[in-house]
Amino acid sequence: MATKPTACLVLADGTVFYGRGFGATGEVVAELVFNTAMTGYQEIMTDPSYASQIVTFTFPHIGNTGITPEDDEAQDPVASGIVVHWDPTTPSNWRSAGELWNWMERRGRIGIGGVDTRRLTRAIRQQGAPHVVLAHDPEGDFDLEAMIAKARAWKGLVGLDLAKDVTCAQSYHWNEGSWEWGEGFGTSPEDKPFKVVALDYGAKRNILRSLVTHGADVTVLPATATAEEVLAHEPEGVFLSNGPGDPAATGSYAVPMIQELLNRDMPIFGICLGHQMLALALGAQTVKMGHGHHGANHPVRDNETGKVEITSMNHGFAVDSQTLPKNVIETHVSLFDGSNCGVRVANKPVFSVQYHPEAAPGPQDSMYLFRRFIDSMRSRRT
Ligand SMILES: NC(=O)CC[C@H](N)C(=O)O
Repeated sequence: MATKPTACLVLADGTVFYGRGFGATGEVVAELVFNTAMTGYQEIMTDPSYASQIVTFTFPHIGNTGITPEDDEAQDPVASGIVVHWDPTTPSNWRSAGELWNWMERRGRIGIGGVDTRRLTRAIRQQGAPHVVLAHDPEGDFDLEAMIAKARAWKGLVGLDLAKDVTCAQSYHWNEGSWEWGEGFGTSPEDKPFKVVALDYGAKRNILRSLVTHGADVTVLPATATAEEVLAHEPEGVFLSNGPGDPAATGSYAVPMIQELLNRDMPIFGICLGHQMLALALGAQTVKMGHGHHGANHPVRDNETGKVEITSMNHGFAVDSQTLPKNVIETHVSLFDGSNCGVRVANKPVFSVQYHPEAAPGPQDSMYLFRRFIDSMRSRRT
């Protein structure tokens, strides 16, 4: 690199990647994961499940479609930083309302460009998601020894409850549906939409929108809501959201709450962290994966139909299918590594998936799961 590097990424094993900084200045410690999606960087960065993680994109052109408020999955970017191959260029897109680097600077998120992201991704595949420090300093002053020590001292995501950090402070009502070309955001198609309580462990907006578009009226409650608080809303179904951190840590308050709901025979649908916590509540265990699954092209088999769905994924923990109790059926598996991707409870309207049927970004093959949840509530009305 001819000019002095203004950003630097240090792995706990001592590997150093130099590059050009953009966005906010400063330093951050986090887990580093690679994401293979070719589009949707804004949705990825604002997915609350990425708290305490830095994302390196395998797709080389990040930032060239700009930023639009319509694509925020949460109020602010949640990923701690990003690593890209090419520096973001001036956006060219009719929907763009701003540049990625300004948006990141205003929101305190660090980026590094000019990195050999193929080499970095190979390192992550070999060693698992590493602990790293990412620094951006326009003067290019980096204390590498201190950065390596900081990356080594960081305890990582295992045992970390982050849902409490990203959940809403107060309950709220959500009635915005999915975005349609030429129409904008929609509404529920039902005259009498199904009353759903959504537990917010770090919920992506497109999940709430997908629930509304399929016929729900959604009340969002904070992560620590009790079963009594949930039931006080008289829901016809309960949704358990995605979210960051270790499900076993977050489950300390969510699992007893879910167990109480299971005793009520209530329709329940969970996505990602919600799936993991439902599995914990049913008596299964979760494990930390190596580099996890982060992308928009992950094949998953529906064991009950034999059909393959191409899915959007973002998880670093997984349900250990060997620990599923007898009454819990493994409904979906990853065709990349055979890991568990879905469960349902025999003879109950209770199911969950490890992947993201709401896409944002990604394919929409799995939208049928929202219909299934709505139908499980519909059949109880009649
Ligand atoms: N997207 C999510 O909900 C992620 C769940 C959990 N934090 C994991 O990494 O496995």
